Formats: sequence, structure tokens, C-alpha cells
Amino acid sequence: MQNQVTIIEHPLIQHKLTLMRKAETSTTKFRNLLKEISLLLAYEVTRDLPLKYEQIKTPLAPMDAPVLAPDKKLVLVSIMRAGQGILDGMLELMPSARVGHIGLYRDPKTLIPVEYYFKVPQDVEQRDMIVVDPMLATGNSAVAAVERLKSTNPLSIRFVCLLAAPEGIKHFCETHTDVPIYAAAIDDYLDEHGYIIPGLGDAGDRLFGTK
Ligand SMILES: O=P(O)(O)OC[C@H]1O[C@H](OP(=O)(O)OP(=O)(O)O)[C@H](O)[C@@H]1O
Ligand SMILES: O=c1cc[nH]c(=O)[nH]1
Ligand SMILES: [Mg+2]
Repeated sequence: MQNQVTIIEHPLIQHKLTLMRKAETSTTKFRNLLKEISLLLAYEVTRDLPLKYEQIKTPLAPMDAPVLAPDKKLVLVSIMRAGQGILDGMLELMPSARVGHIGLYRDPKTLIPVEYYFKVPQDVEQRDMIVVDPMLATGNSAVAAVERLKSTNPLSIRFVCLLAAPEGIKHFCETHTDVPIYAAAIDDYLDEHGYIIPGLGDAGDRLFGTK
């Protein structure tokens, strides 16, 4: 199967993304903006969730009303640290989703991801998985995370990011052909340190104020 790459070009997302990119945007604003964008990304990435109909009574009349099909259970997985910023927004919209975490950091010299944490819910095999990380740069982190997550056998996997580099998309799509990507924008290229240009800097540092 060929990957689908969906760019979510909603004007609200694009406007908020521009605010996030600005060097002068504070940590507080950056965090709030990422949360707000994540609500909008969640709306798009869950667009095809199936519905079933159940009998309810409104104050005025009975009706067959749509509800999410109960067998379509979700697990959201954050690639820490920066994935936490998207997770917070998505959980607001999908409060009953289960949550997994994978801790990865990129070695700054080799750009190889190093895993330091892994935990997913026990019933992950009965769930569709949405993996979140704001940045897809070389793609090494997302590729490694999805490889590790595939070994837990979820029903399906989608990958959601804010910004992607063309290099990262290529690497990811060549490795995980069956995992669709959702992004708010594809930027121009990677610099010699593996940063996305023009990008927004180091998402984790900007989110948590660590630099
Ligand atoms: O596509 P790649 O080249 O692998 O780069 C992307 C990764 O880099 C960032 O994490 P980082 O390693 O900075 O860790 P952090 O979230 O703890 O800051 C980002 O959140 C991704 O996980
Ligand atoms: O531009 C980049 C690349 C990797 N990780 C980030 O946080 N930003
Ligand atoms: Mg970082």
C-alpha cells in the first residue's frame, strides 16, 4: 500500500502555525498554540471514524442518533518529549482514548534516535493508533517509533505531525508504506544539524522552555 500524505491547510491551522514559528513567541504562547492546532489536527485525522446509530430521546422526540462505533477504540501515542504538546490537545477532544508513550531523543551528532521509555496499554491490539510528534525532520525518530509500535500489533497506525521536511517524508514513506502521514506543512529542507528550515526551531525546547 502507498502512503497517503495529507497536508491540513485549514486557515486557522496555518495562522496559528505562523505564530508558533516566530522566534519571539513565548513558551506559554507556543504551548497554547500547539494545543489549539492539535484540536484541529485531531478533527481531520479522525474524519473517517465509523458511526453507529442508537435510539435516544431528546426532550421533544425519539430519534436514531449517531455515536462512535464502540469497537473503534483509539490509542494515542506521544513521542516524547515534544509529542506531549499534541497529545494534550488531542486528549481534550478524545478524553476516553488510551495513551501510550515512547521516549526518544535524537543524538545531536549522529541524528540517531535513542529510546529511553516505552509504555503502551495492554489492549493495544484492539485499538487504532495515532502517533503524534510535532517534527518529522530526518524521519529517524518517527521511523524508529513506528517500528517499535508495530511490534505491539495495533489494528492500524496513523502518524500526525505539525511540520515535516521532504527528507523525512521520503524516509518514512519508504520504510512504513502502510502508515498515512498528516501534517500541517511541509517545509523546504534540513540544515547541516538536521533542523527543519524554515521550521520553528527545537519543538521540545520551545514547548518546555529548556533553552
Ligand atoms: O526526524 P528526526 O530527525 O528524528 O527529528 C525529529 C525528532 O526531533 C525532536 O525530538 P528531540 O530529539 O529534539 O527530543 P525532545 O522532544 O525531547 O526535544 C522531535 O520532537 C522529533 O522527535
Ligand atoms: O527542526 C527540528 C528538527 C528536529 N527536531 C526539532 O524539534 N526541530
Ligand atoms: Mg528536542
